[in-house]
Amino acid sequence: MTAAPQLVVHRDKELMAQAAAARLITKIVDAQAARGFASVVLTGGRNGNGLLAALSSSAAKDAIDWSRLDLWWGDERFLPDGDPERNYTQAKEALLDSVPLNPARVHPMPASDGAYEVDAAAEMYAAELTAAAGPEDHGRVPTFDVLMLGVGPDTHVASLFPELPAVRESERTVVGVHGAPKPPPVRITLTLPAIRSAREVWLLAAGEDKASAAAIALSGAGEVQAPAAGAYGRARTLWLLDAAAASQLPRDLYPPASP
Ligand SMILES: O=C(O)[C@H](O)[C@@H](O)[C@H](O)[C@H](O)COP(=O)(O)O
Repeated sequence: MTAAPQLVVHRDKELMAQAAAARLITKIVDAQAARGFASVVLTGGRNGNGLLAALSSSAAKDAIDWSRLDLWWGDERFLPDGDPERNYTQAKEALLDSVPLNPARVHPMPASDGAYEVDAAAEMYAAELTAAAGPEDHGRVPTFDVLMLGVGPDTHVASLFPELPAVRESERTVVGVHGAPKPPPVRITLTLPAIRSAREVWLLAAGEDKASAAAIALSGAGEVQAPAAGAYGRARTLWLLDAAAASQLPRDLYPPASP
């Protein structure tokens, strides 16, 4: 049984991005102090990229030893390398190109102009995750310190869309997605078992268009109908919202908003 999700509600999406970035910096610095490195899974979309942009403009980012940070992705749009719509491209523009990462520790998901079609590319990424897992990890993926997920208006997370096969996957850690309702239709995604291996899962939801999704996912919906409801961490599940996205939450779930 997992602990109940924690909710933090910020005044607006700009403050949510800034506060989430500060929270991530602290989490990375603490992990590096405790274990010598940190492992983070990034998400695409406006909220995910907004957090990266906020982190990029934070003076505190220099507290991170970027050479000892492992970066993975929760999903990727299966497009050619360098395509502006790829989550990796957008993350590079928002932050990655401006910090001294160790390229060997940055793990983008395969692009469509590589050697593999999408299902084989997913298998390659699964193998990369397994190769990075150590004896102290839980099985076939590294123990991610933080795995971030933007929440879609239909409650999708990563590229796990309601009722599609990928959200039902219970064995594989990475799968190809065909016919995604959010373009592009072909994607690669971590599955719920892989997501649940993270110590902490942070769900990012800002904007009026996320209010219904947040309320559905936090009110007991099933994970096949509402994939965000199935995204939880081993130690912590944290929803980071703005007031607009929290506006339809049941009152007993709605914590006091930050100032
Ligand atoms: O490839 C993607 O599009 C993302 O990984 C996707 O899961 C995103 O995080 C959500 O759709 C929320 O996106 P917004 O924050 O833009 O609403």
